[in-house]
Amino acid sequence: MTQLIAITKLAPRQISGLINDYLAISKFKVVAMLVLTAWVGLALAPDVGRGIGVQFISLLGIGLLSAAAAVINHVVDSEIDSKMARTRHRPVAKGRLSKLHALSFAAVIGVSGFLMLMIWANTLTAILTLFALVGYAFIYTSFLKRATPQNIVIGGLAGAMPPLLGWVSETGQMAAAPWLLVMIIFTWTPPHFWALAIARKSDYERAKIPMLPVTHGIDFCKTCVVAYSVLLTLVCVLPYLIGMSGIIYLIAATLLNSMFTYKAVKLKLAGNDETAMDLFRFSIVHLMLLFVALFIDKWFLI
Ligand code: HEM
Ligand SMILES: CC(C)=CCC/C(C)=C/CC/C(C)=C/COP(=O)(O)OP(=O)(O)O
Repeated sequence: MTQLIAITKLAPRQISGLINDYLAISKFKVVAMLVLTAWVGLALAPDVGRGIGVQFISLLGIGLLSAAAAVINHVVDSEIDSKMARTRHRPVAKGRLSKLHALSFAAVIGVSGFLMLMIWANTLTAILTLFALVGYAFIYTSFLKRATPQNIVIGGLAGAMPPLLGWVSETGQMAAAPWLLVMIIFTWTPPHFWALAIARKSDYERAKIPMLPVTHGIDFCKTCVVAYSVLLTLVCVLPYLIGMSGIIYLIAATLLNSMFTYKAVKLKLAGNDETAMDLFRFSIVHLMLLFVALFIDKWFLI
């Protein structure tokens, strides 16, 4: 409450700074992508006649809980973040936002998101989304990240959940099909992150975080990136094989995964930091286009 009273006394310039800080600690671009994948999960679920309004609120609830998880990550990681060049200017690491302030913000958006899911989606979606929050904000951030180079492989499951969450928000039940979409993001996450970790290895060394390039060397990490990009290519065929998606999706997935694997092999054979960052940036475009293709294939090209 005191935080809220203090906010009402801020000048417009300070308010826009505060909004920017809130967006930064929410990892809003990552959350936007998570919501896109949840939306596609929702759109591919059997039509149960829910209105657009409740669908929108369900996605908002998933987005708010994801953002709350990201804020907790900023609080738990503030010491680590202050040691790394990429993250040292973050609001909590820099001290612009206190931990209490950030946690209060996480509580407000997290509780709002949870209630939205309980009221306008269903209990199963609310509980599963809460599991994903705990998986990312506590199991990955507080424990796995500091404990094992497999941190992002195991922790990646939390970030891969949104298509299932979107699907279950429609049907109220688990099904096998959305797990294929989860598997796609699950196999996409290691090359997505390791490409960045290769380019930012010195950051992780300084912060003493056991990321794969630090513990096993850049060359081994590059081999893992290639292996996962081949695995990703295979997993992406599954929605077509079970008849969940059609030929348009298959063509888009094949083109995107060929490019992904090409960039991964290029990184392995003659890569430097720039090649690694090129793959990292492409991984984001790749996942976005892949999920847009799933949506177009289902809704426009039957
Ligand atoms: C454990 C799993 C993951 C790890 C460790 C990870 C790691 C990262 C890191 C370190 C960044 C750079 C952030 C920065 O620029 O400061 C990033 C960016 C990004 N990630 Fe991930 N990521 C994971 C999962 C995901 C998932 C599941 C998605 C979406 C479905 C995603 C989407 C993005 C996007 C869109 C960006 C760009 C953000 C920006 O430009 O600000 N990531 N990721
Ligand atoms: C409810 C739900 C779906 C939760 C998932 C939430 C979420 C924001 C997942 C994204 C994963 C991610 C950006 C990991 C990077 O963390 P990091 O600490 O390794 O990266 P950093 O150094 O950039 O902070």
